[in-house]
Amino acid sequence: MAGARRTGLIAALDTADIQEATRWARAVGPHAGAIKLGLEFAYANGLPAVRQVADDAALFLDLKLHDIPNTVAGAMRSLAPVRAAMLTVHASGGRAMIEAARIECDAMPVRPLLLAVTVLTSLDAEALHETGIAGGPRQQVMRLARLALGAGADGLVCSPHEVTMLRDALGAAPVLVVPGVRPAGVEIGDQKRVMTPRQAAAAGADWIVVGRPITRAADPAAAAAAIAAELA
Ligand SMILES: O=C(O)c1cc(=O)[nH]c(=O)n1[C@@H]1O[C@H](COP(=O)(O)O)[C@@H](O)[C@H]1O
Repeated sequence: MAGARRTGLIAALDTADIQEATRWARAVGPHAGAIKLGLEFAYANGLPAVRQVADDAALFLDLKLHDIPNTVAGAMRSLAPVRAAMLTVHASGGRAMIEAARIECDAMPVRPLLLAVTVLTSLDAEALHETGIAGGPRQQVMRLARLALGAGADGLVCSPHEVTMLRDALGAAPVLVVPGVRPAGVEIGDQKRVMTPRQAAAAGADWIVVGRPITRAADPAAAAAAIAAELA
């Protein structure tokens, strides 16, 4: 199953600087299936700027909504004009919150994929334990994955370490979007559950999300091209 799947690259453009984001978007555009803008960019520049930087690229707007259902529903309605291809909520916001988000996605003129973030890739078992979750990332990812998909999410954000487990349990249908990806030899930084692009693709990811290994490279276009080549 994983062998037949084509894994795409999403370039995460984490900056508050609109010129920098525009430059990166143009540089990586030919090599990435989508660009991701998130909290840093959207808070600094607002939603019209998000739309402007994305231009005609597929846009993953990653705002990781996590609030009561009514508030999340309202936030989703505010996101409709951005025409994102993918939007995120935290799966730990619970069933009613995810259901509310799904209803709003269905009402958008351009229907985005609703992705539920399971356990952040920056958390290891110890950090997760400190939040009161004893079972470790794999168990928690599985629990949240079933909850989120049952509540109407189209896909999941998880680390590469859980992809095989999720594919085995849930099959080919859920869209698996996978950050925590580092080409061999590249600085890992704050990520904890990490694999290389090739390993994440072999496990069955639909998309890998890569930020700093591209944006902090001397030549972001070349870095994105090299990652895309590793996926091919
Ligand atoms: O939702 C996400 O995209 C996300 C979830 C997660 O668990 N871990 C994670 O790193 N991300 C995002 O993926 C990107 C990873 O960036 P780099 O660590 O620089 O490659 C960042 O924009 C994060 O916000």
